[in-house]
Amino acid sequence: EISLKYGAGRLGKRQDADMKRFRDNRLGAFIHWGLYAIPGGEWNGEMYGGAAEWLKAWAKVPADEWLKLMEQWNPTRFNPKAWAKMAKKMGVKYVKITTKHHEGFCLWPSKYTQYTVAQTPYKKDILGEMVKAYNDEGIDVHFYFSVLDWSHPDYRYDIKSEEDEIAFARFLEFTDNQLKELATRYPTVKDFWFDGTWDASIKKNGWWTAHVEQMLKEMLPGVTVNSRLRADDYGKRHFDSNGHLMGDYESAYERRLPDPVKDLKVTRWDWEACMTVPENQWGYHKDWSLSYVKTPLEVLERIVHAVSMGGNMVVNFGPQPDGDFRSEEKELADAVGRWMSVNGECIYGCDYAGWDKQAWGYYTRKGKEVYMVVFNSPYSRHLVVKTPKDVKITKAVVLNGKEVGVKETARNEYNVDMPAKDPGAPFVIKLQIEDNTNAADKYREALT
Ligand SMILES: Cc1ccc([C@@H]2N[C@@H](C)[C@@H](O)[C@H]2O)cc1
Repeated sequence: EISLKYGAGRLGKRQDADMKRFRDNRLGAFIHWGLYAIPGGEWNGEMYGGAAEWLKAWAKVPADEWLKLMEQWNPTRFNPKAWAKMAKKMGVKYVKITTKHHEGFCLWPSKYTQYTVAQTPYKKDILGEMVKAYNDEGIDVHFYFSVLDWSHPDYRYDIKSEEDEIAFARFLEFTDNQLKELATRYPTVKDFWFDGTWDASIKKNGWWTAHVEQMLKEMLPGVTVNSRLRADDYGKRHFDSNGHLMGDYESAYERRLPDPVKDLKVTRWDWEACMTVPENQWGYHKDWSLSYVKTPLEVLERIVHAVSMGGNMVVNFGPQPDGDFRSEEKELADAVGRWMSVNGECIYGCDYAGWDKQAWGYYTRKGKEVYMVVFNSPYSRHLVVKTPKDVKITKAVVLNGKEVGVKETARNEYNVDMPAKDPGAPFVIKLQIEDNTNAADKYREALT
């Protein structure tokens, strides 16, 4: 291994209570809300199919013109309590809020820039209202923060001159100040999820990314930080030059998931995926007909897929400029919530089971309980299960339903019956197992 000053600060998964809480929460929601919600993907009468929160880039709008949208920021229908109730009903345990996206507009009254809610007709501290409402519902709040800031004259994509060096140093200090401001104003925040950290200017300042992680952890003991913040001494991101994960969990699975057979390496570290409901929209877009929109079942399968591989899943919502949600998102939250209210025990606090993936769906595990989450009903009417060596199945019960038959068909192979009446929707079978793995190879303690 090469020696690094700004590489991974720790090897292996964090096992403290705060990280366990992050991990056991498993299901989160993203809120992407900013000035970009106002144009909603349309500029000067032209509709852009790219991500709505990137409209400034697609339509090549100068920063000062884009930030004039602040004059229209007045979400009269914003009701933080209703937002928190919707999240609670969906069954999410945490919400990640865009405090500041690339556009540079801050949802909190930052004193380090003029581009904040305080300078809009709305005036009030929207971030503070959200943090209180979610926390009052027992929902953790995580902060999304974009280091890339299109509103700031000192941002640099690369460092090519002394002038760049001096300007970017000012920018990093500005960013430190905003992060300290967020940590001070909202001390119940549990996580910082950094974005906009891919430019050469950041990769050449790996020291700063390590400093930010350390600064936040000193200010908020237990807080978690995503791998996307981090660059090491040589500009390597997420995993350092020795291949060790930086930050507390990998955050590279954005709109994609690891393969349940080929990518089992991810089960060795903590990770969190995030997903959009249309193909690529994080911020509010007026026209969702421009891409495929995932059904609630397709969203649910991605949630289960992530947990089955030891990861978290964050489902995105892009609130409207008036502060209400579009009907598709309300219906999604409702559908996922109904399923979670019956089957949530196969998600919360669960992890990778270590059993071979089968065509009917996914396994998750919590201690001695293994869950079969069935998405595909087989013509054979049997769910094939292959258990690891020394593991036997002793019982199988449908969550919120009846026991189903289990027949051993070969060594470590079973047919688990489908429920007599096909539930007609994804369902969960809870297995009781006898796991003699440890007994077999447990050496007797030496007598001394
Ligand atoms: C190329 C690209 C850059 C940034 C993004 C941002 N990350 C997501 C979490 C959203 O915030 C999106 O704007 C997406 C794609």
